[in-house]
Amino acid sequence: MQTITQLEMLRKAVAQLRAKGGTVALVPTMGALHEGHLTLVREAASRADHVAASIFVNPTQFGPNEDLDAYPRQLQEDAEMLEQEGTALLWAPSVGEMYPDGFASSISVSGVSSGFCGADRPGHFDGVATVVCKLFHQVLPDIACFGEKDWQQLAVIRTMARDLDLTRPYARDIIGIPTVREADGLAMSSRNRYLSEHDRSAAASLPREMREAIARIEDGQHVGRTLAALEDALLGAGFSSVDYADLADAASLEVLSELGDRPGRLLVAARIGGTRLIDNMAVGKP
Ligand SMILES: Nc1ncnc2c1ncn2[C@@H]1O[C@H](COP(=O)(O)OP(=O)(O)OP(=O)(O)O)[C@@H](O)[C@H]1O
Ligand SMILES: CC(C)(CO)[C@@H](O)C(=O)[O-]
Ligand code: BAL
Repeated sequence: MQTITQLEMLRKAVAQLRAKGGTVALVPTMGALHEGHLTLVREAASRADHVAASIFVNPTQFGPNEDLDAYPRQLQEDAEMLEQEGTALLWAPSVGEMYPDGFASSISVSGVSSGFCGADRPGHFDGVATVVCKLFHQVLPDIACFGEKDWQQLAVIRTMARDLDLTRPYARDIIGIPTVREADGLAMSSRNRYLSEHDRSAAASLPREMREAIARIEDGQHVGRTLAALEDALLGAGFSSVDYADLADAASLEVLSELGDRPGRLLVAARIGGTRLIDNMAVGKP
């Protein structure tokens, strides 16, 4: 596997990969890899001939009081894991390589970006959309794989790719991969490592209470009261605050006050011991 840090070298490596023939899948990440990321890599490998991964802790998607500096960075260890998975190429640019002096552009996707994490983290999805668009142009993949753990991010990227005609000739398929979970149900996330032992154990109440709420909603119980009970249960289990706990249309992300005929999604962001965790699950028809 080649680890590449400069755009000029990347262009050569992409051309070499293309010369071999076959398709290329891109797996964008911020590193600190775990089994969730490796599942994306394996799914990418099952759908394309070559896998290119990227590791870039993107400063423009972090707010001023967020964890950009604390975000775990372990390039060497990550590169070894990717190599073992048979990844062809690792793109790991510096901030200066991605955003040279004078960089002045931004992509903003309205609608799906506005609620949930977009409301709590102003500018976050502009940062995500802009860097993902750049990654698509840099690597020119046939497909790109993203985790359903970041459900709203997936919706933002799909919307951008459709609106900006990124779906052809490259990144023609944006593939969503189901959330990989720990044995107790907690969604794997690089940020889980911030949790103390006590908070890590309490965090398992998030998926458990979400499943409970979904069973009630599917059983026809009142959505607003069920979500209020979910918030209370999380606060009782040790979470310090709940940023949002909403039922939404799975595709448009429009908030729903009752479950209709179309697939729904329960989306939650909650804080425990200073760490913000997100999760989402299907509600109603798949
Ligand atoms: N548990 C998971 N299951 C499936 N995909 C995942 C999981 N965790 C992350 N991903 C996906 O991996 C890609 C890279 O995500 P990222 O590097 O931000 O990891 P993360 O664990 O989500 O980190 P963070 O804690 O910052 O949210 C994204 O497409 C993300 O949705
Ligand atoms: C898609 C992404 C790599 C863009 O920086 C990031 O938001 C992530 O890791 O989910
Ligand atoms: N996985 C989402 C990236 C972020 O929280 O910034």
